[in-house]
Amino acid sequence: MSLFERLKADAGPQWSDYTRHEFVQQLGAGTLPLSCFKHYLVQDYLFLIQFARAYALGVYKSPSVADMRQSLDGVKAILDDELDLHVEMCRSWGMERDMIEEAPEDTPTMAYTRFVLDAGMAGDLLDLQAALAPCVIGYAEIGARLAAEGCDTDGNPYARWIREYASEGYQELAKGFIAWLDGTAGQTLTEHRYPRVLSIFEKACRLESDFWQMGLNAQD
Ligand SMILES: Cc1ncc(C[n+]2csc(CCO)c2C)c(N)n1
Repeated sequence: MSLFERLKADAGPQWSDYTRHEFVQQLGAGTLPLSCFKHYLVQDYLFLIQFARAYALGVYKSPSVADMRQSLDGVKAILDDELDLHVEMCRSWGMERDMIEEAPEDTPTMAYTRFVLDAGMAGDLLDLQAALAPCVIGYAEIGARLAAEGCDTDGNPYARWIREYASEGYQELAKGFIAWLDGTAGQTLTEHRYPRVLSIFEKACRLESDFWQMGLNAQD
């Protein structure tokens, strides 16, 4: 069993609250109010800027060149690919990049991103990875499930988002992260340490749920 599978099983309720949140269900059904999705996506852009910093911290915390490369790939995936998805979708509603970047960070955005950065600053690479894991792997699970349920049809206004995370490229990235987590765990995880790693993972899942809820609360 991979460390990720073990964490997911032990954080069962937190994982399912996150990956099956009402926001996700409505997004899949195409019934999510656009105001909710817009607020989410602008906040997600601000979130990703901080996440790029967290991956950069991963470069710093890396014990090997191979780990440095993995972290660097995370920085690049955000700066070169994911942010563009956000800018493209925001532009279709008349919002340009500078308008997104000037938007104030909402409290759940600050809570989640600063939690991840702090977990990495205070701990080692494994602590940082445990904080990043729900985000990276959860979106792959959500995208794959919604696509398998046929939610990514052209009639769904959020099909573009679903296709992005269901894509082979993103699924591979998430698999790579699971393997990377196992690699670090093989070097530094002990049974004594496991509860602390689980606690970081669980908190990150709760913060992901709060992030969805922030989007739902933005209904006008
Ligand atoms: C709240 C929130 N959680 C997870 C992701 C997904 N995600 C975060 S970083 C990254 C790039 C690759 O590591 C991806 C896909 C998101 N966008 N927003």
